[in-house]
Amino acid sequence: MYIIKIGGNVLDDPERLQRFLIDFAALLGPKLLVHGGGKIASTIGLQLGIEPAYVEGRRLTDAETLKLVTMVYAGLINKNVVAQLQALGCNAIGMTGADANAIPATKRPVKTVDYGFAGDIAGPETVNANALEALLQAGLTPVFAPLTHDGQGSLLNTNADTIASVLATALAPHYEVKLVYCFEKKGVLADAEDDDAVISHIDQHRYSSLKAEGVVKDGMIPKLDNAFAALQHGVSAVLIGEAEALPSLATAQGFSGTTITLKHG
Ligand SMILES: Nc1ncnc2c1ncn2[C@@H]1O[C@H](COP(=O)(O)OP(=O)(O)O)[C@@H](O)[C@H]1O
Ligand SMILES: CC(=O)N[C@@H](CCC(=O)OP(=O)(O)O)C(=O)O
Repeated sequence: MYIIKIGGNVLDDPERLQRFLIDFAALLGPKLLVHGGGKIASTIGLQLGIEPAYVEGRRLTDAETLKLVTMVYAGLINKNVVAQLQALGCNAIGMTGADANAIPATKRPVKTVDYGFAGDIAGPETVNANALEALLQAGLTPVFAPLTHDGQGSLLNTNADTIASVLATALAPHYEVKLVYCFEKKGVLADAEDDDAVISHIDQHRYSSLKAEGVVKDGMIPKLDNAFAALQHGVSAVLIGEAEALPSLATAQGFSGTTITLKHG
């Protein structure tokens, strides 16, 4: 099965998003979509007088920001993506981690930084894989917003790349899972300024040097950490590429993005 993550810079572009959803709807077999939306949340937050705040690239989710991301991720983005998929003949069902107790989490403990209502997922074993399997077997396509819950009535904000990796790992004992991170660039780039400098293959060894050289930075670090975590826990394949490359992933032919493996070769 496919688990596809779509990033915020594509969600923010209605034409690119529509093209991506057409390709997603056309994928055969069981599939699941995880969306981000950090960029849209920040834009709408500013309109409402909520300044986005980050520490080392991670959003601080205070009580007002939690309300904002709940409205934007679980409401605006999730329901529009579901409606667009329905129009394309894909029977999508919108989900957060609270729905069907799909992804329980715990509020990140305060150490040096208080991230507020940020949810950490203990591990793939906490995911309600049986409920997801039931949805998939009923022919439904779950569409996940990047929210989890603490089991005590509070939603929590969780990075969408992490949700995709954890769901992929949780479903790996049930399906052969291919995890695909789609975003606005052609793949992991050797030069962030050169959109065509795609690194076709990254293993753990190469990743260490790319990080040390500063070639891989910012949001690409958690994305790759999540990619390797998935491979270490039974996910069959992880690919990173641009949203437009999605059709080539099904056939693995002419794929122009980055393939992630644990070891070389
Ligand atoms: N070597 C690299 N290749 C491609 N992108 C990189 C690289 N290093 C850092 N980045 C940054 O990582 C970002 C992707 O991470 P993120 O914003 O979290 O993605 P998403 O939109 O999927 O949530 C890119 O937009 C880019 O700015
Ligand atoms: C806790 C945390 O980092 N949550 C993320 C969830 C959204 C997200 O991951 O969106 P992209 O995939 O578009 O970046 C945030 O609020 O920014």
